[in-house]
Amino acid sequence: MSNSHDEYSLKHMSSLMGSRRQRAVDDGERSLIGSPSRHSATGGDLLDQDAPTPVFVYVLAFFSALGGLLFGYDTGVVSGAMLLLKREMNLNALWQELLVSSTVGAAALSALGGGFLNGWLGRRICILVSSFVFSIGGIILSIAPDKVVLLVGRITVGLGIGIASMTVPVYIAEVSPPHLRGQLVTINSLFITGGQFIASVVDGAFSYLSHDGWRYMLGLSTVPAVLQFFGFLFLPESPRWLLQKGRSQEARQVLGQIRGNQSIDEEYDAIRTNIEEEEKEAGGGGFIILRILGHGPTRRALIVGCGLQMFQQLSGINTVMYYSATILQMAGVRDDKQAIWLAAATSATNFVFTLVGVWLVERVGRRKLTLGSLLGTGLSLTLLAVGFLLSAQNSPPITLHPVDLQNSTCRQYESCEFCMLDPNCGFCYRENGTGVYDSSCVPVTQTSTDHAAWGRCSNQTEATDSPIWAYNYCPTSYSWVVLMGLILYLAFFAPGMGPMPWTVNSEIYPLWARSTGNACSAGVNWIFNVLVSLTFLHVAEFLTYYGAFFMYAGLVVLGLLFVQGCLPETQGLQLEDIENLFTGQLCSCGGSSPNGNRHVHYIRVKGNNYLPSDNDASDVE
Ligand SMILES: O[C@H]1[C@H](O)[C@@H](O)[C@H](O)[C@@H](O)[C@H]1O
Repeated sequence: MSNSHDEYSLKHMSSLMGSRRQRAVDDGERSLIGSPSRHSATGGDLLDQDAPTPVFVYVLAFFSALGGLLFGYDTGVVSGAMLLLKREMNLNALWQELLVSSTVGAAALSALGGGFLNGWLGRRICILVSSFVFSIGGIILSIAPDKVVLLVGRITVGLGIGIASMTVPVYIAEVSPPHLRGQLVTINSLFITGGQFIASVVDGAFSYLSHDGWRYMLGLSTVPAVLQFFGFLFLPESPRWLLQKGRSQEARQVLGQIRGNQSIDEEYDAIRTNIEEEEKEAGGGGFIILRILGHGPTRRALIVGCGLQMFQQLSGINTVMYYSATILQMAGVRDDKQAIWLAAATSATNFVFTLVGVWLVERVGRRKLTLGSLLGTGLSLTLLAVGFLLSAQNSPPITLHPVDLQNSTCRQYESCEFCMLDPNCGFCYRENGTGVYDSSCVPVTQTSTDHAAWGRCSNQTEATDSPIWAYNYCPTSYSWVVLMGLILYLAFFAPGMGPMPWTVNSEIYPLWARSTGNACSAGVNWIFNVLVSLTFLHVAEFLTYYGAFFMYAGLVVLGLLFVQGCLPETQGLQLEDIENLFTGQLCSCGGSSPNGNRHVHYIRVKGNNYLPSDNDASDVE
């Protein structure tokens, strides 16, 4: 369909609608077809955009997004809790790794399984289940007597995160009016980064409580979980899911409740007709994932959705967040407590810039926001890499070679750079105004990375003349380049690549494929999250830090090409119309605009349903 043809049809239709609208207005009837906005002729104008949005939609979005808050809190809180836990429970590296990654691994599994639950039980029940699971997980964590019970608690919480991460965006998208959908779904991502920020503040506050502080850190998530559970006991199911299950009376009632005093007939008809059409098109029966893969538009939507989630994680967000404390140490922050509070500043930056995304998403659209974000993310990663490269090239030499009775690998290194890349060693040095002196590379203790196994750095004192122990980093005068890279990275990532993969995934699948599509893409997000965070230190060991960040920058360039070629704009479209954006070839999606895929459903005039083509607008497509 050519653009000029579209334009002709739309203009023509618009004038036809214009006279009809006039008649309707003359008749004192509120017409939903006639909004002269850019949404006219799509489902987007099935609701009057100028009418105030009922507060109820915001209440629904808030209670659902508590799932995002829990997702952010439980993934964020563990780093601070681990500092206390590893001392109190004497955890070795394997147990620390297990307690951190078991949650993300469990989230991957439950996100994949959540697709089935979502289709079967509905969005509301899934949100209730996830908040219940979160509450139980929080209670287990706060009373855990040993590390095994802690592991059970972390896995339980992960199961809740997985279900919430795939259900909440879908639920919000399904209850939102089209013109607010992007903003409301993005609020879920705001709650994720908000949860991460709250977690870092809680970590900071309870880090002073060295005995049992972790119980409060891990257990506090029970509060929002219980709030969400009780809230959702009183909140309705998604009208789209109800209609799909043939519960049309309930669907109509819920839609009416959500839309307040606006007329819902047109929206209701559009959803119903679409469900019928979809069922015919995609053919019933069989495994949904096979139907998705066998049907061109849904297969392409799935590729776009999973690709976005994969590139979100491949752009290294979680290593940047995780690595922020080390970056800050490089910048000269030596005190543990200060480092914890500065890490809170990092997550605050992520949160504040997600807010920018909420503001921008309905102004510039998903596509431009994602592209701009990727471009900035790539440039900031390059800056980070250059900062690490400069630090490596100017890495302080090792001047002292004490006799190493353990015969460790540490004695072979000539500069701090290689010493810090070896996980068994750390850099022990003194410094004065002009630089580093009296430096050595010595083994780290088995029990903690805070000290050397022996020698001058084995028992740290606060005395000003005592040597400094640097594990996993090197002192450098280029830390400001790295710090700038970090801040710019978050400022670019947070408004676009952070939230858009979740937002776009909640919109691009037709109803029959929505639960499964979101389950797969959320699963891909969690799987790549585990992969990237577990491999980071090994990648850094092989490629060095600058090599690792250059690699992420390269992956971002691939992401940029992918988004440029394949991500269509979904802004302002009725969910039911979005499938049409994927009818062309995969990598021509970028060329489709909402205007190029107008799809007219029903227009109700004075209570009658008819298709425009049945009447005077027969040349309208
Ligand atoms: O969208 C979120 C957000 O950007 C978080 O900061 C990040 O930790 C998650 O992995 C991601 O999925």
